[in-house]
Amino acid sequence: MATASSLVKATNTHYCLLSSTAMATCSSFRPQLSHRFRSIPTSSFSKIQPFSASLRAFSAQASSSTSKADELSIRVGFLGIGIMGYPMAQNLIKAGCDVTVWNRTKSKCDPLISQGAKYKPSPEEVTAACDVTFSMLADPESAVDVACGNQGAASGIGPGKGYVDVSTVDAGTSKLISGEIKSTGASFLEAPVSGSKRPAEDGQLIFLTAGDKSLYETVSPFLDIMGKSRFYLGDVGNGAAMKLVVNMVMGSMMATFSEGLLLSERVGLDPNVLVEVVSQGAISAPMYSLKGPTMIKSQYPTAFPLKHQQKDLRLALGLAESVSQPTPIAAAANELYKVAKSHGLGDDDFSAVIESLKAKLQS
Ligand SMILES: NC(=O)C1=CN([C@@H]2O[C@H](COP(=O)(O)OP(=O)(O)OC[C@H]3O[C@@H](n4cnc5c(N)ncnc54)[C@H](OP(=O)(O)O)[C@@H]3O)[C@@H](O)[C@H]2O)C=CC1
Ligand SMILES: O=CCCC(=O)O
Repeated sequence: MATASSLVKATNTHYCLLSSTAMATCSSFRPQLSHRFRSIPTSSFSKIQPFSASLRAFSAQASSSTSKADELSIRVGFLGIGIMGYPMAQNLIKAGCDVTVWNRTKSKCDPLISQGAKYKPSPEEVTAACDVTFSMLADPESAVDVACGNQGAASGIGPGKGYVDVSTVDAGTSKLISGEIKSTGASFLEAPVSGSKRPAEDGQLIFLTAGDKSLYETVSPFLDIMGKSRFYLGDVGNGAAMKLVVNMVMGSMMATFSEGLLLSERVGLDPNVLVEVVSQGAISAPMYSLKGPTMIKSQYPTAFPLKHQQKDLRLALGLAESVSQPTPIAAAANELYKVAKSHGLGDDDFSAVIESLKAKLQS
């Protein structure tokens, strides 16, 4: 496992998480993107590639040096303009990228079109018109449909192009999509994100990537516009698995935090004080400080829809099952999210899971 001591500063703004053999060479790594997709020079990366086999993981901090509009003449597609897709595509547009958007519900594209985005009426036409296409879809079913279905992304893509799926799906789904995309001669990268609506708006997402390394290198400047860091984790499936593990932990944390808020209130404590106490101690987490105050008021403004958190727990439990790893806490949490969903809270923020612990919902 890489440790903090292997975090080396490679340039003013880049950090590499490297094995000790790679550390010395990393200092000359500086990704640049100054040509269109088909003619991207790989020489910029030659210093780091010989060491790729010895990397346990590679991460880098976002760099503003690669976000100049004149360096970003690659035609970028974006499929799925929802809570996350909208701000991610918007940040690409703001950075001066040539962006073409598509969404099942076309009206969600309209504000982006007025900000300079182009529009195509199908995923197939987006991938045909663009060099690299990102997709941010709800779940495995929609991700497969948009990538592989009728007029899907795979129909318009081909050699020299790339497809980057940033949706949260399971490894099997990601491999299926990868297979369809790569059978056309195109490249594939999975790149699910950690971070919610606000980090997406602020360009502060964390990308968990896996798949074609050359595509990872090509799209890194775009990841750096949308995010604050990126991890390259190897084979397709590893990014999906990492994302599911992270969200499994998050879903369980939110469920137990909900129990704590309600218990504190039941025994006559002020839950606002609980939030303050938690924020100062070893279990402090931004999520508790951000969501606690609204949860106490029974308000759940949606950043991360509860239905997606339940989907992620379901997929994480499937992952655990596949390797016979016991996950009883996550399994219990999943039941709470299912209860909340069955009471019509699927489109509320996932913090609405607290409602499933209130007496009125349990009767
Ligand atoms: N919100 C968050 O905090 C985060 C979400 N994620 C993940 O990112 C993904 C997107 O999340 P988010 O933006 O919040 O979700 P939304 O529900 O806001 O957006 C979902 C997107 O998927 C599209 N979609 C759904 N079903 C279909 C379908 N059958 N065919 C075509 N398009 C479809 C929607 O289109 P339409 O507008 O027409 O419904 C919309 O563009 C999910 O996988 C989620 O787990 C990851 C990190 C954080
Ligand atoms: O998948 C959603 C993640 C939300 C977050 O990381 O805050």
